[in-house]
Amino acid sequence: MDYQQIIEEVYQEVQEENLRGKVADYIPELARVNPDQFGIALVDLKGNVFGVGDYQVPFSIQSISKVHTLTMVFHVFNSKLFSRVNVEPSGNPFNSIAQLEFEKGVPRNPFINAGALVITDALCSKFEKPIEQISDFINEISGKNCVSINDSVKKSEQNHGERNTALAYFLKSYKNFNNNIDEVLDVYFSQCAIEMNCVDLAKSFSYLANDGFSIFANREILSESHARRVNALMLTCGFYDEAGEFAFRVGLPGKSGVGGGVAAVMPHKFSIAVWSPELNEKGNSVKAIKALELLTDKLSFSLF
Ligand SMILES: NC(=O)CC[C@H](N)C(=O)O
Repeated sequence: MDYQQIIEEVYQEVQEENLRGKVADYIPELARVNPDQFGIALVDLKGNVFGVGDYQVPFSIQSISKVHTLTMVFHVFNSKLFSRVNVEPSGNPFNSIAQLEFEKGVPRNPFINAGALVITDALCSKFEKPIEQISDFINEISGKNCVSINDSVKKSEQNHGERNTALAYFLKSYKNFNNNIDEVLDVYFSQCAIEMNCVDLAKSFSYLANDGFSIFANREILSESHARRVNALMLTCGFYDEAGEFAFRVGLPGKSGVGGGVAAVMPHKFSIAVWSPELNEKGNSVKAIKALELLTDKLSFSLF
């Protein structure tokens, strides 16, 4: 399979479609990003890297980091955390408050903001220096010191963090939050402000294509059964209220972020990261979704 040729074709075809969306503008740092950037990096299970376009330009991974933090506490999640976070698609926007009240403070899944805040709270209970340890973990599974936290993005997230703060207080009112709210939010905003390029991001997802074993860290990151469950969660919940559409069009487990990135895996074959900042109304990258749809069409495989 000539992956390089295929991703170049995909890149070309997406560019020709001239798709447009809207760059996230809830903070100035994201609003200022050049909207025309577009990159794809695919990493196979031998560690070969294929790339096209702006695949080496670092970008804000935002909610894609929710997969990394979930992985770090998955063993806790599997035993105790299931009582604190459900595993159902939300069918609602990622930052919905209404749903959290309706469901009595137990978020629908770990990938909407409320669920991710519970995961970060659990992470704060387990790790002494959570921000450093999240960065160390992602560096380890990417095989390289590639993570940087963009301080001005983090500060802006904090300054515009009313909704996430409200979600955290809401969770606390239902006794589903154990640590100091400001401390947990500080970690949460830091993970949102992580910057990486497509190559390193794809590498950091490689263990999910490889039954939990990272060839870059050279160790088992998750057991095979846990890796399968994280993939199931990505497939059903990774794109918020567009998860069904992504499964329908692409058919791979994946996770998006409002920075315009999408990371996805084809189990037993490869991991891939696609980035382009313009988003659709659900907060997912227009070009990245199109690129993955074309890719699975050309390869004629997906999970299904
Ligand atoms: N979907 C996203 O990427 C959302 C991340 C954003 N920083 C938030 O917490 O709302």
